[in-house]
Amino acid sequence: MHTIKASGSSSLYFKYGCASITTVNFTPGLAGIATMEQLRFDGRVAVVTGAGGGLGKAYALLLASRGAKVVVNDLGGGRDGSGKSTFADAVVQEIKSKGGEAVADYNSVVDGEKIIKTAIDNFGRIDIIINNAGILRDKSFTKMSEQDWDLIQAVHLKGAFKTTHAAWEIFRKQKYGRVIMTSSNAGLFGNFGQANYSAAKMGLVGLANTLAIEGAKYNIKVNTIVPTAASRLTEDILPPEMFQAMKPDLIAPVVAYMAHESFPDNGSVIDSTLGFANKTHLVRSQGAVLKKKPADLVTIESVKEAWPQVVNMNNATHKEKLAEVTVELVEKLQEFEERSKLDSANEAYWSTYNYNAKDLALYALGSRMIADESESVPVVPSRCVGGTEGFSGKYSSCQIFWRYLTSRESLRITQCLGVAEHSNIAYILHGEQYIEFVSDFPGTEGEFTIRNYVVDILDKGSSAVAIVNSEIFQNKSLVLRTQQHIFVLGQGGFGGPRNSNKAVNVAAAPKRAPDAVVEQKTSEDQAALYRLSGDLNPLHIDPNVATAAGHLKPILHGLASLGFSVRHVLAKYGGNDSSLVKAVKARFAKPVLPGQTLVTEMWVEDTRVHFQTKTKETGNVVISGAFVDLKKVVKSDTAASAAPSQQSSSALKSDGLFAKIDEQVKANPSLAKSIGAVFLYNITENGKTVKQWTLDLKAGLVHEGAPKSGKPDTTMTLSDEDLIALASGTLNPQTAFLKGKLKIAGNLMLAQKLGPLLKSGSKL
Ligand SMILES: CCCCCCC[C@@H](O)CC(=O)SCCNC(=O)CCNC(=O)[C@H](O)C(C)(C)COP(=O)(O)OP(=O)(O)OC[C@H]1O[C@@H](n2cnc3c(N)ncnc32)[C@H](O)[C@@H]1OP(=O)(O)O
Repeated sequence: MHTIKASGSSSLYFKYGCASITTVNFTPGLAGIATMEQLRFDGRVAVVTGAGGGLGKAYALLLASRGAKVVVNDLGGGRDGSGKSTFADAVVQEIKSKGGEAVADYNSVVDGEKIIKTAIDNFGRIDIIINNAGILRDKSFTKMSEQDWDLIQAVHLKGAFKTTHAAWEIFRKQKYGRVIMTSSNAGLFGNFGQANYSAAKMGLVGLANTLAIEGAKYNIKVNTIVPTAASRLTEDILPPEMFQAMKPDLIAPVVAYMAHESFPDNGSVIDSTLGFANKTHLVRSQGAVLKKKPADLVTIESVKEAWPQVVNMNNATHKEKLAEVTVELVEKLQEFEERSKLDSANEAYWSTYNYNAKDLALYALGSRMIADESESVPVVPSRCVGGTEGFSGKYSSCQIFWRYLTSRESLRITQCLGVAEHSNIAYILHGEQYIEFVSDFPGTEGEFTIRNYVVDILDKGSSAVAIVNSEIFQNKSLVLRTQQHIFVLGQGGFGGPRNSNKAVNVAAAPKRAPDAVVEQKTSEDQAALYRLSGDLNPLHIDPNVATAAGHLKPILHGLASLGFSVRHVLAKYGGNDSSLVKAVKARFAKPVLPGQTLVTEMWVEDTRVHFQTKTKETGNVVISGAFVDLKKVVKSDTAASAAPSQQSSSALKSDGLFAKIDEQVKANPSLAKSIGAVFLYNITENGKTVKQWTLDLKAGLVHEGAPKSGKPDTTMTLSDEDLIALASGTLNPQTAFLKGKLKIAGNLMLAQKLGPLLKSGSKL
């Protein structure tokens, strides 16, 4: 090793860093502020084949300038190998004129042993072989003769074999050797008119792969360069400007480094041109078992069915060794057998899903964990996108199932339910969702393996409900259980069971005013953003599909709305810490339109936070019977500042009142019956109806929304403050009516009769 000691100021050091190291003037021995190590080849002997010009010449000159003794091999002649020349002598002269050592060699590479002999005879050893010699015989395959084929194989493939083989035993004995094969992008990618050359060039990669393995324990490293340079081979092929720029000198340092004793790689394929280098390697898809059960036969049809997964390169991996390929295959087949045993009672479908930070960020964006598309850092809670505790991390695992559902399983479910065509997907609604976190997810990226199976298909009269369970594994341990209720409109009436004991049930919220309320507006593009997480159901994006299914416009994904609400719960009672979530359950009671404001009402009971979500614009309950089970409750008043804004509307106060009225109606059925009328309350805010309540005293029912059957006997329009005042007796209905505060359509007397009932139910 030769060391350059640089001295002087730091700016001098910087200058060295920029300058070509071979032209730097230095003062050996001076105390320096930095030490730069020059990569040297002193004592090494290198053979460079095809070194009379172009790349080979550049390699030879550079190695010699760094102390190597070089055998400059060149058969000479044109690029098709014809003719003779003295190019090698000229290169040797140039090396010698600069004080280096070199010898010319005019043997053909197919007599590689003679070239190695030149090295031994002249310099007594051999350390480096750069198999660079090559010729072209380009012809379209149809015109290619056997001679064209053989000649190219002989020079490139056999030549590299012969030359390397002749030195191999020496390398083994001295426990040192560096071999560079020269491949080509024509081999890696194919190129019209170069079938012979492409085959030889890819053959060299294979040769290098095996020699890298065989030589490893003798410190013999075999790597491959894929150069694209201006040379005799390319001079009338490349455009002149590019030919000028593609100087072999820009590639020579890459190859010289690959030939150096400090080069770390073995078996690498390095592409270089124009002062740029990169590595190429093969990757393999995750592949697929070509049958469903171990006992099944592999048929052409089963191959066809599995094909999309066979060629899906999304999670493709590189294997360093053949053994890794075998191990992976054996593991996959064993896993298939194990799953089959597990699934013998239950027809389950397995899938894998890889997620990374980008997926989490997309989920966060789709469920407005990030306040604005332009923000790269999520506002609430900030660690969601990055950390192991991230709720988005946990939650996006549901997307695994979703993504899966939109392909193979959805087909199966739709078939199960008798939905003939996939285009009917608009009639398939997300009915309910249960998520149970069994353990924390590690990190922001990973792979999940998911077992999905249909547990029941219910007949709800006009509609059907499929209940689908999923178990999600990471590194073979269960991290998550989910259950989906998939509501299929118009597919009931097939005589199936109405209920299932395998369903995780929703839970009614306590009948009191909510303990906390948080509201947040969704954006007009909420569904468009959310679908980027993988649920590409056109119902959420295509107005034609949405209106055909009876919606005003594309509706929001159920899981997007749920994402908002669970985050509201976490903001209020989970300290914004998603790792506190044990389980989530929700029913999607009504569709949400993107742009609507979600209002989440919460009730805390021990470590369970019940919640329901309404849309502010309509007052409709869109998520009902929902709850989040927490490991512990962390009350946070400040969380709302980071989370969506606190509910400002007074309209929600009426909920508590009607819950009380409901209690009263049930406690006083005879009083309710004696009034015997149906009252509709339009609760207004700034003159706009934000909510409706029905007091159906005929049926003894109090519920949100318009009367379920028939017309109301009396409709009252009032703000909820007025309603509360009315109920608490501080506002007389008749006076209110006369003062124009209370608008009543229908029977005023009947409305007045409500007084006692409202009063008795007014203790909020
Ligand atoms: C194959 C691939 C799968 C793909 C999955 C979907 C992919 C996603 O992209 C889809 C979505 O995200 S859709 C968006 C989110 N979901 C929604 O908007 C649905 C909103 N809900 C509704 O419209 C009604 O509740 C509605 C229409 C669902 C039901 O209303 P009604 O028909 O009026 O029902 P009702 O008369 O009240 O009750 C009938 C019986 O059904 C049960 N039920 C009601 N709502 C349910 C729901 N949401 N989930 C499950 N069951 C539900 C009732 O309990 C009743 O049964 P029973 O009489 O036995 O008690």
